[in-house]
Amino acid sequence: MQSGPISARGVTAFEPAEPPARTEQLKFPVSEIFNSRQGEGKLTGVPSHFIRLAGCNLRCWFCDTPYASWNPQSESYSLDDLVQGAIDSTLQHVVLTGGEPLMFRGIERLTEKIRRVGLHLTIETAGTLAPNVVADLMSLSPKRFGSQPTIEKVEQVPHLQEIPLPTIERWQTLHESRRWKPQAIQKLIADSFDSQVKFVVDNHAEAADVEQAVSELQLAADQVWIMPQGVTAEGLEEHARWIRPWCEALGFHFCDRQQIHWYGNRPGT
Ligand SMILES: C[S@@+](CC[C@H](N)C(=O)[O-])C[C@H]1O[C@@H](n2cnc3c(N)ncnc32)[C@H](O)[C@@H]1O
Ligand SMILES: Nc1nc2[nH]cc(C(=O)O)c2c(=O)[nH]1
Ligand code: SF4
Ligand SMILES: [Mg+2]
Repeated sequence: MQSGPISARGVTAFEPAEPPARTEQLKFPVSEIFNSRQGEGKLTGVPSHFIRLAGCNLRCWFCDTPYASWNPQSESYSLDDLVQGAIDSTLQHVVLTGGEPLMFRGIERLTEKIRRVGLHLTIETAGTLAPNVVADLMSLSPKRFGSQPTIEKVEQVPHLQEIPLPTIERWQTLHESRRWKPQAIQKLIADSFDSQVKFVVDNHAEAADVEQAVSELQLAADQVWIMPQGVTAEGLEEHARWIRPWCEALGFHFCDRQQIHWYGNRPGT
């Protein structure tokens, strides 16, 4: 009876089996893959290959990609296919986003492999979870009270009208308990080569609250980017009138979400 695998030379080889985590083919739910220009933050304008994973542990009322959060729509891709797609794009920069990309099993291996093949990796995350990932640019967008999906807010969003009330209430509670994890944010920043922290601001109360968050995280002003809440060029411009001078006064970067100006808020851009 054979007690182990036979090598080509007929000698029994007792090589240890690869651990299951290595041989198993990891899969990820992908809502879209596209090439575009980075529209937000310090790499604005850089041609990038975007991978958007579907599914989020939060539900912000204003989410501009509900097809990756409130109503996740996805196709399954293997880790190898995602990496090969990024290589085939011929772009040097990969942006991994969602939904919440850091909530998926195997994300450590996907991110490691993207970097190991020599590509520059930006991770877009709300910073509520801190798996052992390394990014060239960790692009955090922590969620403060203003993003809460209250019934009053959700009622104002046309594409969320089908969501049943009990579902909204459940997500409001979950969102509140999950959204602010300063230790996770600090670990993600410490583990990455570079980082930026982008807050979404819709009104003056939220601006004051961001100042508190910046102080709690002990961020230098030039690590901070302020994005006006909005999914139309007109909406962003209206906010910019007061947000831009406020940023200038405090030394924060104003982040104009250029993709909205370039393309409108369209999937695949
Ligand atoms: C869709 S999220 C995906 C990554 C992660 N879930 C997060 O929130 O950072 C990508 C970026 O879009 C921003 N965003 C989403 N909806 C927005 C809106 N209505 N106005 C401004 N920024 C928005 C998020 O804050 C985040 O920086
Ligand atoms: N052009 C473009 N730039 C982006 N930067 C971050 C994005 C995101 O959705 O995470 C995004 C996006 O969806 N499109
Ligand atoms: S955390 Fe990001 S993906 Fe999730 S709902 Fe909020 S903006 Fe959308
Ligand atoms: Mg986007």
